Amino acid sequence: MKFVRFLLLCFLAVCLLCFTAILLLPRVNEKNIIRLPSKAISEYADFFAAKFSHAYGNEEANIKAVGSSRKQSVPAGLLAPQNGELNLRNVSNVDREFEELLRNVNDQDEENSKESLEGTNQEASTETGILKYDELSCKPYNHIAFLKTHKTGSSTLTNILNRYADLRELIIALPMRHLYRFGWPNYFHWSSVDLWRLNGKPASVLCNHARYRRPLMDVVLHSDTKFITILRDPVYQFESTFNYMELYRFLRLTNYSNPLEVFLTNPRGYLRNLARTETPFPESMHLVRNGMFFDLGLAPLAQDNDEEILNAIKKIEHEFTLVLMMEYFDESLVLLKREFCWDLDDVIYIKQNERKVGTDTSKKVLSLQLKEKIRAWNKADVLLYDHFNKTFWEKIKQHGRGFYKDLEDLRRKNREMYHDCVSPEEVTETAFRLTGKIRGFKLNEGVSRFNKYLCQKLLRNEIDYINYFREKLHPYSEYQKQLRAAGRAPPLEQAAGNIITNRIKAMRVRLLNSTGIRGVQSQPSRQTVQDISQRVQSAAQNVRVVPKRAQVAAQNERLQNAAQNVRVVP
Ligand SMILES: Nc1ncnc2c1ncn2[C@@H]1O[C@H](COP(=O)(O)OS(=O)(=O)O)[C@@H](OP(=O)(O)O)[C@H]1O
Repeated sequence: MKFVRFLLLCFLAVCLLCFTAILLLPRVNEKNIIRLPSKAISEYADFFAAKFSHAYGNEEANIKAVGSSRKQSVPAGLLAPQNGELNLRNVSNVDREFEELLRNVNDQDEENSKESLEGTNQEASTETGILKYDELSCKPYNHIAFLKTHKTGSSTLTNILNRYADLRELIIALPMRHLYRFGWPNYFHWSSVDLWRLNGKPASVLCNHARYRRPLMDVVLHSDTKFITILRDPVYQFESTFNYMELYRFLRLTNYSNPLEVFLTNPRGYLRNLARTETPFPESMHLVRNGMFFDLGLAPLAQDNDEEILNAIKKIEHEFTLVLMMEYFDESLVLLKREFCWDLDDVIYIKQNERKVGTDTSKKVLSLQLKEKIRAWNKADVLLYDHFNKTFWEKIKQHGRGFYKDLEDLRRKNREMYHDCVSPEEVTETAFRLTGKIRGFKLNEGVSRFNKYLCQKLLRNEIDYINYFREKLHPYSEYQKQLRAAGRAPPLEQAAGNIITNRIKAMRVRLLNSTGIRGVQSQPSRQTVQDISQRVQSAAQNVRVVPKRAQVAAQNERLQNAAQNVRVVP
């Protein structure tokens, strides 16, 4: 009896529990304490079952399932379940959900990257006319000449090119003897190049200051050399030149608090004064107007002639593969990397030649009015810069989104290298023996062993690099001997194989031919030039003598005849 009562109590307790559960569960569900996505769970179960069945041989079902997830075009009806088969309709639904989810994420990524693109550069937002760029299959291009303009970030770029030549054992053109420029401010001439270190072969890289004159540069370079240069907003390029090069000293404006402003009140007047008092004209004063165009070869007299300026711009566009922009230095380097199929590591850099703050020559704040005056005074450079600023963004547009991935990677690598290479200790330097103070760098004592070698090269300035190359490229240096022994450097020059001497001879012959002397191409020997100049002289004499003699003889004859006639007639 007791046992029956116990059973009854248990039954009542279970009923009470069930009743409470029935009452409470919907409330729990409502409060989202427990979610029971039964439909989703069953769909996932089907989906995994499909995968599972594939792993054990249901190939066809899986192909359909995968097909449904990859190709949206497969109609859902095709995946309807057959008797006894897995519920593939559900599988495809789930796949579609995944796909949908992925698409949303991708779309969102694209939206985000679009936004960031628009943020950085409005012009690069369309995808039309994208260049094909395949980093893995393209071949690095090793023949490059950099026309190094002044105060444009060009020393940083020169470090990149020096490093490229250095690490790949490329031959680089060096200025003659103890010099650091190729005869600048004169136009480039091959005689300003250290031909001995070129060992008769054209240089692969040229990257120190020079004034552009293409035909004479071609004498020392490979015929397929690509030329590049860099420009900077003329307002800041001029400010940097004027202060860093201390042009105000030559102009005797040191007593003024803002010499640049004073100079621009009457620039021609100040220059006339200078021309009267200073002989010879100080070298750096060649940059006092349109400095970038001066480096790019435009004659100062042409700087006021719009037609000549536009023609010169067209010529540069035609002859240069890339015109980089200092304000977009990183973008410029990514363009360089892609155009020449280089590695991203080739274009990492540490900013060189930056003026120190708090010195006489440091950056000055410019009023709007002064900026306008600088623009007006450097009109040719403004036209040059504006033109190439446009074409620059057009080039970037052709590279599509991959460009911005490279840009991000470059910036990240630059930060990493700076952190590892550079000592926090402040260093001040002077370049080109000028008094202007620039920021220098000291190798970080704690640099990683892995990066040390590269860091040393990254921090080497232009002058140190030239001195280093002078030793490295000395034909009889131990280094060159070893390179030659390993077949990694050309054998020592043989007279017949001296490409540069032959080019110079041919050029001279062409020059003399253009003066009208014929028949000299067949003998381009050492004697040629002397022979030709002698012939030119004697030809010139003959031109004067022969007609005279003929005239005298003819006159004599006439006189004699006349005399005879005179005698005969009486
Ligand atoms: N990467 C990068 N980005 C932006 N700016 C840079 C960069 N590298 C150099 N610079 C600035 O370029 C100026 C020095 O130019 P150069 O190296 O051409 O000078 S020089 O002609 O060789 O003396 C100098 O400008 P100023 O400081 O205004 O004089 C440098 O600060």
